[in-house]
Amino acid sequence: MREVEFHNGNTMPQIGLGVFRVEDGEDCKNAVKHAIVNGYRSIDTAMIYKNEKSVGEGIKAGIKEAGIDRSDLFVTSKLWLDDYGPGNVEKAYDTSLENLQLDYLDLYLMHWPGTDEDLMIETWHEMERLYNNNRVKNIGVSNFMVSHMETLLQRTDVKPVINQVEYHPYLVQNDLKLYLDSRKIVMESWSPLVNAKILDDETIKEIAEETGKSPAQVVIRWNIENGLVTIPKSVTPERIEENIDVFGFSLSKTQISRINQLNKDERNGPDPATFTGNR
Ligand SMILES: NC(=O)C1=CN([C@@H]2O[C@H](COP(=O)(O)OP(=O)(O)OC[C@H]3O[C@@H](n4cnc5c(N)ncnc54)[C@H](OP(=O)(O)O)[C@@H]3O)[C@@H](O)[C@H]2O)C=CC1
Ligand SMILES: O=C1CO[C@H](CO)[C@@H](O)[C@@H]1O
Repeated sequence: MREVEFHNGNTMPQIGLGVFRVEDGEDCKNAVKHAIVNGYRSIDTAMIYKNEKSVGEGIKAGIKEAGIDRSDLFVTSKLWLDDYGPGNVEKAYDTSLENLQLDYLDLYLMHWPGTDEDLMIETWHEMERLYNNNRVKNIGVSNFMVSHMETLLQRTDVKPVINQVEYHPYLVQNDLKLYLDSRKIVMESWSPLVNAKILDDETIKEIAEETGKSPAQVVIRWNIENGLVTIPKSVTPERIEENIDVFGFSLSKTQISRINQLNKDERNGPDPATFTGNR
C-alpha cells in the first residue's frame, strides 16, 4: 500500500474505502470489516452519511480480525454545513467520535465551502483549534475551488493537508490540481468511478483489455499514477478486494494520456460555487 506525505509530515494511504450511500447497519459494518481484513488502512465517512456507528463497528471488528492496532488505520470524517460556525465544530467532532467509538480522527474535513465566506473562515478557525489542541491528527477541506482555497490561505494560519473533490476521467480539474500541487496540498478524488458509469467507457475498456485488468482497476491506477488519494466505494466483497489490487501493474504514458483526454469538465455532483446543502 502506497502512502502520500502531507506538508506537516504525516502520511495517508493512497487508497481508502468510501461509504457514501451505505445504510447504517450490517452491510456497512461488513464492508468496512472486509476492507480492513483485505488490506485497506483508510476509511472515508461523514456525519451526513448517517453511518458512522456501523463504520465504527466495522473498524472494531476489522482491527480485531486483522490483528492490527487503531493506530495502523487512517479514519476520515467530515463536518456538515449545519455545524459550521463558532461553538458548533467541537461538538460535531465529539458526536462523530462518539458514533465511531474512537478517541481521535486521522482527518477531519470541512465538507463544503458553503456560500458565506466569513462563516467558512470562522469554521476553519474552529478546525484549527481542534488541530492545535491535538484533538485531531490532520485537518482538511472538501469541495473547495481555487477561489475558496485562496481565501482560506490568505485569512487563516493552518494550511489544510488535503482537498477532497470530485475527480475522475470526465472531470480532472487541472487548474485546481496545479494550484494544490504548488502549495503542497494533496488532492483526493471522490466518486473516482463516477458511480460505476466510467466502467462502460470504451477507452477505459480498451485499456483494461490491454493491461489484463478490470476497468475499475485501470481508473483507480490512473488516480494513483496522477498522485491522488482515492476512495472508491463498494459493498461487494470481490470488488472491495479488486479495487485495492492495483499496485502490481502500471499504465504506460500513452495510456495515461488517453485517459486524460477523456476530460469533458463534467460534474456528477453539485457545483461547489453554489452548494449550500439547504443550509
Ligand atoms: N466529499 C464529498 O463531497 C463526497 C465524497 N464522496 C466519497 O467518495 C466515495 C466514493 O464515491 P461514490 O460516489 O461512492 O462513488 P464511486 O465512484 O466510488 O462508485 C461507487 C459505485 O461503483 C460500484 N463499484 C465499485 N467498485 C466496482 C468494481 N470494481 N466494479 C464494478 N463496480 C464497482 C459500486 O457498487 P457496489 O457498492 O454495489 O459494489 C458503486 O455503485 C464515497 O463513498 C464517499 O466516501 C462521495 C461523494 C461526495
Ligand atoms: O459527500 C457527499 C455525499 O452526501 C452529501 C449529501 O447527500 C453530498 O452533498 C456530499 O458531497
